[in-house]
Amino acid sequence: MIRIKVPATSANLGVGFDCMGLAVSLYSTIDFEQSSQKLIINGCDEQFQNEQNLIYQAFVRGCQFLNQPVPNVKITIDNHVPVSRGLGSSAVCIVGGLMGANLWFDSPLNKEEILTLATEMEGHSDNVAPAILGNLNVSFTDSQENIQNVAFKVSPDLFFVALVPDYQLSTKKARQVLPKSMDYQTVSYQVGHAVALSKALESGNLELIRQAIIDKMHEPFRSKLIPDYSAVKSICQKDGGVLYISGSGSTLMAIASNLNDAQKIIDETKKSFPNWETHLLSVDTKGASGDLI
Ligand SMILES: Nc1ncnc2c1ncn2[C@@H]1O[C@H](COP(=O)(O)OP(=O)(O)O)[C@@H](O)[C@H]1O
Ligand SMILES: N[C@@H](CCOP(=O)(O)O)C(=O)O
Repeated sequence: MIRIKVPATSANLGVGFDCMGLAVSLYSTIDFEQSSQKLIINGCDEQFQNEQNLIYQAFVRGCQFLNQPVPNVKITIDNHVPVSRGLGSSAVCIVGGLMGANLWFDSPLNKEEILTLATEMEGHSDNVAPAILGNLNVSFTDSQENIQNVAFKVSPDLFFVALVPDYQLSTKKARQVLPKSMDYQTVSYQVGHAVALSKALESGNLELIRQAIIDKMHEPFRSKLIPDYSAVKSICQKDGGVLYISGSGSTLMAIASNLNDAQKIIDETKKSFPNWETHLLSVDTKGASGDLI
């Protein structure tokens, strides 16, 4: 049996829309094994137990890319990444399916090739790059249509807290509210902030993060889709943290510079929103892995 383990990811980090993403210590595992039937899927909502399942679609894409017949397969998912919450569940599926197919046929593809295929499927590289490679990643598609990726080590002095609402927000819907263009002044603002943010995350300078993470490209539009955004931002700021919308939301990610502040943010959020999930996370430094069991 093949077992693929993929981390959740927090994309954008405020100012890095579609190009910056962080792998975090929340994981799903996906098992692939021979089956007598064409396809069996366990461990996910009934609505996903069919050939449209994103993991299976990625598995098929991987087989096709390798010019191999698609085998009969049983897929068993142990999912810990909440769906449509801005923690990269779709990237988990895509990376899991592609890596499953790769390992099924003895791993002819390296991680860079898997990243290119995964980006084609996801449409942007900011979740799939850290899901595959771990750490903080900044990536872009170059003039040859290859993905260029730069990895940053995030300071171990930072604590990440995922505050996960009890409501979904699909990436598709959250992309529809974005404007179609930006003026030069805003572009310049974003570039400066994004470059400064990557350095600030690396050095663990929370005060620089607090300034650099203030986004003008998607958060002002998407915050309106998350009814509790302002309330959670106030809690987070009161407790010394910095808040951004994880991916396209609905999860709000707090960054704190010590465990005490991180725990206070969790406790206060739980008090106001008892039905929300909260996760104290560290940075995943390895990315997705595959094993033959
Ligand atoms: N366990 C799963 N099985 C099948 N499909 C899944 C699973 N988890 C997520 N998906 C797919 O990913 C979609 C959610 O992706 P998206 O809206 O981008 O949100 P997220 O922020 O979670 O990535 C779901 O609608 C579904 O198509
Ligand atoms: N850059 C994308 C990131 C989507 O991340 P997800 O975790 O919400 O799927 C966007 O902002 O649309």
